[in-house]
Amino acid sequence: MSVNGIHPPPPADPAEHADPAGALPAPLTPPRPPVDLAAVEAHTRHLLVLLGEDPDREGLQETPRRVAAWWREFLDYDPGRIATVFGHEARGEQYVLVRGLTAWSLCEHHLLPFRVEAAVAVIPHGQVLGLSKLGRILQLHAHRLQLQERLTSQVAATVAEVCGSADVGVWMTGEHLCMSMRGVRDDGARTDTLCLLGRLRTDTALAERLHTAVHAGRTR
Ligand SMILES: Nc1nc2c(ncn2[C@@H]2O[C@H](COP(=O)(O)OP(=O)(O)OP(=O)(O)O)[C@@H](O)[C@H]2O)c(=O)[nH]1
Ligand SMILES: [Zn+2]
Repeated sequence: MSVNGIHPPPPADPAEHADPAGALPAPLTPPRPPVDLAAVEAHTRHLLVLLGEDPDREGLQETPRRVAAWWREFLDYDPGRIATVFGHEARGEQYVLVRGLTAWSLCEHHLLPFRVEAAVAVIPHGQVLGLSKLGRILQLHAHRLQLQERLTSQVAATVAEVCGSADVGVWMTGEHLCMSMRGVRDDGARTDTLCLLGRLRTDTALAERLHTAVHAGRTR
């Protein structure tokens, strides 16, 4: 079974849990059918009525169609090719760190957006991944109803899988509109999440070096 063309990580192996450096299997969200444009359009029209609006007034006539198109654009997103790798002789003595990746996702509790800035580090073992693919992997997992924690671990697991390296770290800082425009209305709150796999979990000096490098370029 594949999700958007990529294969999910293998099923959890109990032996992995005994090894603190083992790659954690990511809890992938189950595959879902494509967005049904006609049904979403009809329900959006009904929602407008429930919200006390007249869906036939000039400004709203096209809104159900646009909303359905937006859900399709978001949920049926195609990240393109995510797994171009190049042979490279490095075997553990080098790291690759890409900072400043950004993506929009949707909080699964309120269906409100959250924006993340992410950094991904990999210690290559015989091959390297095309740099842009790290951003594509982030987009792939962001285009779902998400939790920031799950997004972080899914990106780490997919990067590990396509790089053929268990030594991966993902740092993420998120701004959740459900915390800023509603609810607690905490405009300044930022959420940091981190997933370290393999050597990045056990080599604390390396993890600290990377952490410093990640935050040296922080923009938000
Ligand atoms: N851990 C985690 N929590 C999230 C994320 N996105 C939203 N939440 C939280 O999900 C929680 C839902 O809490 P509930 O009490 O069920 O809902 P609510 O009454 O709307 O909560 P408030 O947001 O506090 O108004 C809130 O605390 C949100 O801040 C996320 O990515 N990770
Ligand atoms: Zn929310």
